[in-house]
Amino acid sequence: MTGLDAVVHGANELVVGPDERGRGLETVSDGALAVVDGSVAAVGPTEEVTREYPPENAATAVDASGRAVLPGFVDPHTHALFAGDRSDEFAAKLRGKSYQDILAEGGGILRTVRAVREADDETLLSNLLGHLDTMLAHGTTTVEVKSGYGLDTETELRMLRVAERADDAHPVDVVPTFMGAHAVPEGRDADEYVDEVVDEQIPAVESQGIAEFCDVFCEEGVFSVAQSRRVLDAGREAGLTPKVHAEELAHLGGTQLAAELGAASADHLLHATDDDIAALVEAGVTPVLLPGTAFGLGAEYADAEAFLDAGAPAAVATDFNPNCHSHSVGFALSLSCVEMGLTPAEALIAGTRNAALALDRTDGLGTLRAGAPGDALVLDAPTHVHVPYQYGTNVVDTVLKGGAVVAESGTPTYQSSGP
Ligand SMILES: N=CN[C@@H](CCC(=O)O)C(=O)O
Ligand SMILES: [Zn+2]
Repeated sequence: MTGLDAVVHGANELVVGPDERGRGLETVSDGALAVVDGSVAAVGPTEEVTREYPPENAATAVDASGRAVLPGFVDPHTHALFAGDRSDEFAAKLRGKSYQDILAEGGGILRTVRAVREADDETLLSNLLGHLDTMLAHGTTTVEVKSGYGLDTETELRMLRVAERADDAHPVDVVPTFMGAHAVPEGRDADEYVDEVVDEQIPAVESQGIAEFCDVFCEEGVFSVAQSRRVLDAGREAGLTPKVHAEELAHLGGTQLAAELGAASADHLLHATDDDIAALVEAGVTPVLLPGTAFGLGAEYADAEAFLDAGAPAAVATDFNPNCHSHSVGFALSLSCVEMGLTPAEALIAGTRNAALALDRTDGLGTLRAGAPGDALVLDAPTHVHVPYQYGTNVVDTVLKGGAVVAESGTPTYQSSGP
């Protein structure tokens, strides 16, 4: 049975999506949106939309007078499933310790691995659901979540199963990525561990059908380009689309590998060269920039404008993880503007439509065009500019997921379907 889920009307500014040029926004003033059976059925001037879809006939009517309505944020790069606390490493980094020093001492990723192996499934699930609540309150309606804190077959599978349970229980859509090659486990040789990832972990993930992407940390002192290629090739054979952590701490060649393999995305890219950028554009790989990580590491930011000028649909993500403890796409967009030179419109596209492209979603996700998922935000502010402008403040008031209100006054209100 068709149902009119929601009509949002009277918006001061309704952001439909990128304009034809791709770097500006198509907006409607005094705009409205109708969601039928979970998808956008109509978008346009309030008078036109409400004539066909009267708000009084909708399960939910939202008066957005004086406020902006945007597509829900898509966060295409997180390590949101973890246990333990690494706040002391934040303090150590402020005193000058590097991320690599911490990892070399058995801290960083390896410390989270120990905590995740010790945690039971219910603890992991409740941790993740808590993070999803915070993300939802800040406007994220789709999030990618990586494994990679197990580094053995049993724990990697456990992480992916927990991610699947969280997806079932929570309104935020969780997109699962297998990342067994996130670090070399303590006391192991990298080549020998890559054998395990290829021969044991990937076949196990394939047999359970619980991941969509396969990612690798291609980085000096972690996995070489050759080792990364082995992992991603095996992942692709198993039906997992490649993604690459590339050129984060040094320039190693992960971006060219992503281009060669036709990866969905290449992520971080702080040290990407013009040739790397050209290769991504040529291969149609979406660059994912993570300014929150550069902020936390006190590192140089990626050159976002170089990507956009070259014609790449640069996306921005939070990289939420114990080393970059920010759930907020809005904060990442603020950094994108202030530190990477994006306009508020370019930043918003990076956190919505381009972010959806980094997850290979081409169904209109990240826009409010007819046919797109009915995932929308009503801000407690008049225009999209307030997202990056009000840094440190959550300007998201109401969140609709598939046309259902799941957060109000910046607070989740959904009825959990139960883990
Ligand atoms: N760089 C590798 N992985 C994560 C950090 C994970 C961690 O430190 O726990 C990232 O993308 O930033
Ligand atoms: Zn990452």
